[in-house]
Amino acid sequence: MGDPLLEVRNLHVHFDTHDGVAEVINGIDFTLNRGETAALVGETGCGKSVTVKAILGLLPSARIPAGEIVYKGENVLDLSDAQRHARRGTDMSMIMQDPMTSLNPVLTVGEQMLDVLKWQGRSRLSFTSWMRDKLDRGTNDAHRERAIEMLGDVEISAPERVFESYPVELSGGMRQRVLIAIALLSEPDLLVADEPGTALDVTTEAKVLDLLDDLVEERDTSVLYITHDLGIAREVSDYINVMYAGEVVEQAPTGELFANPQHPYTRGLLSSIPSLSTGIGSGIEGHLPDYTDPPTACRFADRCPHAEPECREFYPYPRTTGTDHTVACHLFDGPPAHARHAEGDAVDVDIGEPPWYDRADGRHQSNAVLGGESQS
Ligand SMILES: Nc1ncnc2c1ncn2[C@@H]1O[C@H](COP(=O)(O)OP(=O)(O)OP(=O)(O)O)[C@@H](O)[C@H]1O
Ligand code: NI
Repeated sequence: MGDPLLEVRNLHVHFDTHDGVAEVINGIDFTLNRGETAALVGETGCGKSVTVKAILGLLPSARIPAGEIVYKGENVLDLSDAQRHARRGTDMSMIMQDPMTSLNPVLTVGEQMLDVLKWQGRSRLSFTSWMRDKLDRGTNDAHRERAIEMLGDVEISAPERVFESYPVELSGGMRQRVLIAIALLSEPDLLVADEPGTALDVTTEAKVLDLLDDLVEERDTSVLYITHDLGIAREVSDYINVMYAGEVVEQAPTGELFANPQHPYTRGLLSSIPSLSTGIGSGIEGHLPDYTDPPTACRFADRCPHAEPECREFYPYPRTTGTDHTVACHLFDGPPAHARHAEGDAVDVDIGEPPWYDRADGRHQSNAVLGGESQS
């Protein structure tokens, strides 16, 4: 067991929409240990960004009817906006999906970096401290030096020039490096990276991800990594949480998840990674349910090749199937992973064994043979 930095417990997030209440996040649980990288993986619209925005306190229009977000032992949902804002500046940083919208186009890279250094950790603007900073050349020079050093750390070859540049003057890869530099400037304990490579071409993406990996390793930063790509999650993370339609359907350490994928959705995601599949059965048919009228039992049942009538009737509470491995599917037996499901409201149903079950060693065939599944 690691040392938890962030624990999300039974989190629910709802939005009021003109079609009714959208129950987007439906009771998710996961833990990020200090010094580790945990991934949230799932297809577009499954609620990854909503989850991280809830953690960072960036969801003014949402309702959080239940749940806890425990950061360093304290439920941040109990804090005031000002307190959360203060923590966001120092403790938590974020790298967004699209570097163009998260950089301010009218400020130079340097101005944006100096802003971070000046205002980190300050919840409210104080005119006297602002004046003091303006007048304090020593501080400004030190901040400038620190910012340029950080640009060097993200392997930007002409840091002084980039410091003076506007975002529009930089390539996509450079902008993403600048964002990483800005995110790491405040030396956060938690870095949230929401698909940091998506806007880039594959080669640049790989370089940026490698760089990020090295930087957080050196600094012992804990990372919550958001991606739709299980292959990327495998490269960057120690622990993977697979999300489907606002629920965590499977979670395990990365090695275990790939050695022993259990949830039909996880297996579907795996089979859509070209390098890991035999080419048969790529991807998963169908689409996400409507969040204003979601299935009450298994949210994946309509797309699941193994669904039985019981799956549409009884909620598949997450169960523990191995060391640190949980899966929310009736194909598997195991004690409820969360105490709230142990009380008796969780119905155990028997829909048989997973069709890919390998009796010989009591485990499940690895993803290497996933493609064969759709043939048999
Ligand atoms: N402010 C909001 N009001 C209403 N619905 C919202 C709001 N924000 C997000 N949603 C809905 O929540 C669902 C999950 O969105 P989210 O952005 O978390 O998906 P995601 O998993 O991050 O997808 P992507 O990979 O495309 O970024 C979507 O159906 C989205 O429309
Ligand atoms: Ni997103």
